[in-house]
Amino acid sequence: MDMTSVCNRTTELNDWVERYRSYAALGSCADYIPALRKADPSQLGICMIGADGTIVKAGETESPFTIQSISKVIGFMAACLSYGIEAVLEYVDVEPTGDAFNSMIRLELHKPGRPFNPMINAGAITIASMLPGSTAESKLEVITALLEALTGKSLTCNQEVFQSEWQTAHRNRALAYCLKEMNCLQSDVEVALEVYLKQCSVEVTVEDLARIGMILGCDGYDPLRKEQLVAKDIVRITKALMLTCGMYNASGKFAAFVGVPAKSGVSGGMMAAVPPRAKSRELPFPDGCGIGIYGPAIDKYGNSTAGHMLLKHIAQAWDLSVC
Ligand SMILES: NC(=O)CC[C@H](N)C(=O)O
Repeated sequence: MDMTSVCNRTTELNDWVERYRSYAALGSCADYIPALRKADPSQLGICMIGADGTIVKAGETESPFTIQSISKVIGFMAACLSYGIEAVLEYVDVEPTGDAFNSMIRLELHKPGRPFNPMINAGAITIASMLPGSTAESKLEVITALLEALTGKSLTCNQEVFQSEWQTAHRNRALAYCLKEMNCLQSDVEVALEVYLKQCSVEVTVEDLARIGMILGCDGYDPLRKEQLVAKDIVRITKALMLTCGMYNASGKFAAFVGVPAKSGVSGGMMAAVPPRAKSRELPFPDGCGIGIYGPAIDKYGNSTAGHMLLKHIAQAWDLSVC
C-alpha cells in the first residue's frame, strides 16, 4: 500500500475507533480474574497488517495485555505440529457447543466423550496436558516457541495475572479434575492447569495479534519472512475452528454478521485472520491481512463490546467476510 493510502486508511480507522469506543459502556472488564479488573474499559486500539507488510494502526495500540483465550489457537496448532492433526483430534473434537467457554455441562452429557473443541476451556486444558514434555515448563515452552516464531519477538508471562487467576481458578480446576476422571488429560491436573493459565497470561500487543492473524490469513505462510511457519492443513482447520467456535457462544452471530475467522479473550483482545480476496482488488488488503484489537470491556459472552462493533464495521466497509 502506498503512503497516501496508508494515511487515508489510518484516518478512516481513527474515525471508526472514536465512533465505537462508547460501546465499552455496554460491557465491563472481566472481574472473575481480579487482576483484569484494573484495565481501563474505555481503551480501544487496533492494528491491521497486510500481506505486503503494510501496518495501519488507530487508537491506543501500545498497551500490552494478556492473550487469554487467543492462546487456545496457538496451543492447538502447537499440538498439531507436534503430533499431527489426526492424533490431536482423538483428544478434542471440532464441533461448536453453543455453551459458555468455561461450561462443564457437555462433559457430563456425552460419555465416553472428549471436549467438543479446542477453543473452549475443556479443550484447551486437554491440549495443554498433551503437549510434549513432562513438566509444565517444557509444555509451556512449546507454546511460547510457536508464539515467538509467529510474532518474531520474545514474549513474557504477566506473573500478576497468572497468580491472580491461579488463586481463583475454581471452575478451571473443577473442569480439569472432571477431564482427569474421564481419562482425557495426559498429565496431572496441576501441570495441565499451570500450562493453560500461564499460556493465557502471556503479554501481547495488538500488533503481535495482527501479525499472527496475517500469517493465518496466508495459510501459515509469512510473506514478509518468506517462510511457511505452520503447515497449511493445520492452519485451515484452525481457521475453521476460529470461525465456528472462536467467539464462544456468540460464534454463530459473529460468523453471520462479521464473517471472519477470529478469536477473542476475556482481557478484551481479538485476533482476526483475513485471507486474500480476489474480487476486492480495489479495497484495502486484497492479499489478506491480520487484525489485532484491544478493548477490555467485554460482554456476557466474554467478547470485547467495542472491539466486536469495530470489527463488524471494518468487515462490512472493506468487504472482509469469507462467507
Ligand atoms: N475466555 C477466556 O479468555 C478465558 C481465559 C481465562 N484464562 C479462563 O480460563 O477463564
